[in-house]
Amino acid sequence: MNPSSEAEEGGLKRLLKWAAEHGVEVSESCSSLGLGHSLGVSYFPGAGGRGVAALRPLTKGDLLLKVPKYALITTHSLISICETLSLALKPHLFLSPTQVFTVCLLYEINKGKSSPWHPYFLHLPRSYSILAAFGELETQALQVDYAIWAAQKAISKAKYEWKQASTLMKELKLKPPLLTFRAWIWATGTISSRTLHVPWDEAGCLCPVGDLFNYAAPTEESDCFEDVDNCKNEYAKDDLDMHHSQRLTDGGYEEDAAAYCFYAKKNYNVGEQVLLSYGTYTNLELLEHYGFLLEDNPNEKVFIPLEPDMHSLSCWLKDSLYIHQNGRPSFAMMCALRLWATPSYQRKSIGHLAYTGCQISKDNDTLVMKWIAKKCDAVLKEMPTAIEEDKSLVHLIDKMEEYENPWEWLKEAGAIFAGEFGSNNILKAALVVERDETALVRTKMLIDRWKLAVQWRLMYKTVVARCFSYCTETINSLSATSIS
Ligand SMILES: C[S@@+](CC[C@H](N)C(=O)[O-])C[C@H]1O[C@@H](n2cnc3c(N)ncnc32)[C@H](O)[C@@H]1O
Repeated sequence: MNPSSEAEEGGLKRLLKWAAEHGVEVSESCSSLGLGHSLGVSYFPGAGGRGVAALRPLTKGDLLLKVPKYALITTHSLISICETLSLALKPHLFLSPTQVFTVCLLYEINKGKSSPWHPYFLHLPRSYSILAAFGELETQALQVDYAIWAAQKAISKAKYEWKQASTLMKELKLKPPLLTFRAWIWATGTISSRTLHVPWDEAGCLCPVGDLFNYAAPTEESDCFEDVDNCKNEYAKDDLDMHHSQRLTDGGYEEDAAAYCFYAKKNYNVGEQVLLSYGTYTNLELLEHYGFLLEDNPNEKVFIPLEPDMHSLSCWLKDSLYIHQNGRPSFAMMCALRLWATPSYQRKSIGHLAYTGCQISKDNDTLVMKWIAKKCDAVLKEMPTAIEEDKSLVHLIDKMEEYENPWEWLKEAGAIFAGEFGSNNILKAALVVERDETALVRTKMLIDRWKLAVQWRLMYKTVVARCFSYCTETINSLSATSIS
């Protein structure tokens, strides 16, 4: 949503007024869209869209916003205002806390203007691009098996949960549009991308105004885990995890204050976007839970297919054998492959070196690097499209904004990329839908999700290509030092 439109700006003002009446510490101020004198709602293209801006210089640790417990939306707060809901839930105890919260949210939406949360609901996004909202075309556009599998799993999980909750929703007499899978996905997206952790409910809470902060990834101040040579033992990983949890302190529910409190995690200049760390996520996880990606994600992990004995020979978990965003194999991946490349009769005597992250020998490292480089090359060659093709596709999708008539764009794009995706061509699918406004909005949403899928696979391939270069350079430097 771009708040430049008057209607949207008006809606936001009403939301802030409503929030103030509900005890959220906001006040009308110098800015027409102000949250007190410190923060304002602003639009940040390419960085989350609508978000929160600093209206004055902010210092790391400053309290930014306080949302009292009674303004938070939780399963409990929705049940406590409605006996019908509370009674209807009793025979459905098998539903998970998130399913129950989803039903309660849809039930509250069903009340329309009579819900005390109506002004808050009005400002929620109309759709989400989380993996569970993906169709077959976007799913296949991910191209990489484990990403396709993650999308398929998210979709089938959502379908299963929706079917399970359908009886309860019918008993609650929700209006037909709110009983649909589309409505369920919307509510799932709202909960997945906007809830914050609270200690008393696994499903979390919706936090009016507090959910306007966009995301910044927690970064590694210490590069320890990036550098396989400097990272000598497993404890380093535990240290790193501890480090992470200590840094995720920019927002939390505080019992003493009976409020959700948000703090500045760094210093901000006037006009800068104030960001929160929702957690440590790879791009696939961001896509799954929040429906967006970060071009520069320090927590990115890219997986390539490994031989079964690379996993079985070492005690590392599968998830720890990955490639970092900068193209370097993870500490665990190096350890596992060094062990794998050691002749079996030597594994017992010198295998401990592999576990400590040390090089076993130059020949061993050369073998490992050659194996990874060859695998990366094969992975890239097996992809249906090349990096350059994906880049031009993203560029073309971005150009859509420049067209007054999106159907013209669809025609042109269809001509350029027709055939590339065979009979599953997303553009063909989009072109055949009815040419009315609703179809146009749906097509745009489909294209947004498709773009995310193409961006994801492009980032995947970029990291694999970086890894190929890293391994090739390492092989060269290993052979140069052997000669000298
Ligand atoms: C808690 S909401 C943040 C406020 C949201 N922008 C809004 O307009 O309501 C989280 C959603 O914002 C978007 N978002 C947050 N951080 C982002 C980022 N760094 N880049 C792109 N989108 C982001 C994603 O759509 C995500 O699901």
